[in-house]
Amino acid sequence: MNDFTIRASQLTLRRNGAKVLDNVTLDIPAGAVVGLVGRNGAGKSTLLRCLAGLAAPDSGNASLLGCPSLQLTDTVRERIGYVAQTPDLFEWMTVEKHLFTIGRAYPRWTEERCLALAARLNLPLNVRVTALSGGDQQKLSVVLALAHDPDVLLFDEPVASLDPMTRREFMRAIFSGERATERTVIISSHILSDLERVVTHVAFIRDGQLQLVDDWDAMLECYRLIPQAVANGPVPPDAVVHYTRSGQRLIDTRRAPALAQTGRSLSLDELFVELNS
Ligand SMILES: Nc1ncnc2c1ncn2[C@@H]1O[C@H](COP(=O)(O)OP(=O)(O)OP(=O)(O)O)[C@@H](O)[C@H]1O
Repeated sequence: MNDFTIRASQLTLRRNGAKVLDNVTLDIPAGAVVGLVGRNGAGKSTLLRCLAGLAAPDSGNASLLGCPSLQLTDTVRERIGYVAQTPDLFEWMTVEKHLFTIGRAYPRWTEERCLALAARLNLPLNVRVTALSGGDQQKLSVVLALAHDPDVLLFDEPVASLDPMTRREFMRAIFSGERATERTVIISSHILSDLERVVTHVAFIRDGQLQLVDDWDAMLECYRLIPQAVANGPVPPDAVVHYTRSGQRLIDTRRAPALAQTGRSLSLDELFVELNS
């Protein structure tokens, strides 16, 4: 037994001979909301698919709620919500039929919660799925993932096609429901301004490797971008998180308190740019 709700341990996965995931280890405690960020092709979807048990790594293992991802029991599946980057929907059904058909398979699902979520996201109910816009299809998969009040949410770019108002409602919806405060969430998104409002932690992935994982408040408070030469003396090597191509350094001032006021702090958007330069 362990206290981590979502775990990846030394995951490596190859496609066409190239490492898409390279020795990824990530432990997410109950109640954490983790933003998974990285450039296109960095490996975010692949990592989420391994966690959901939809892709088998070449080595290493993943687990959700203590259960190996490749052998999820029905009891554990019922506690998970997953939104894939490309939703796999029953196109011939109406939205309402789709919601009810899937939802009723989950013991915790309620019609009331499901309809409230659909209304909140402005999702039309009496339309065939095939006639939905891309954004409305995405809303449908979000409602499908949330309506059974899951304990674990795995979201792969769930808001890419949503307008700003619906994105806001979506972010609120993640944190509504009886178990919302205990819910453990991992969400990949390129809309970093949305993420930084809701995450407790951020995991940066680059070329299949986890580059940096930390508490988001600590990143905001303690990470600073400093120039090559600083007046306050030498920079302890273990405080340097990243050397940028322009010769600057991203440092963690928890390991260099004397530099706490040196340079400048960064938004999530800026951190992303610096860590990928
Ligand atoms: N089935 C596959 N066959 C070959 N290569 C694959 C396959 N699936 C993923 N890849 C490669 O693995 C890498 C990671 O893909 P992945 O979809 O996980 O990235 P991502 O970070 O989610 O990207 P994006 O932000 O564009 O969605 C990419 O280089 C992609 O081309």
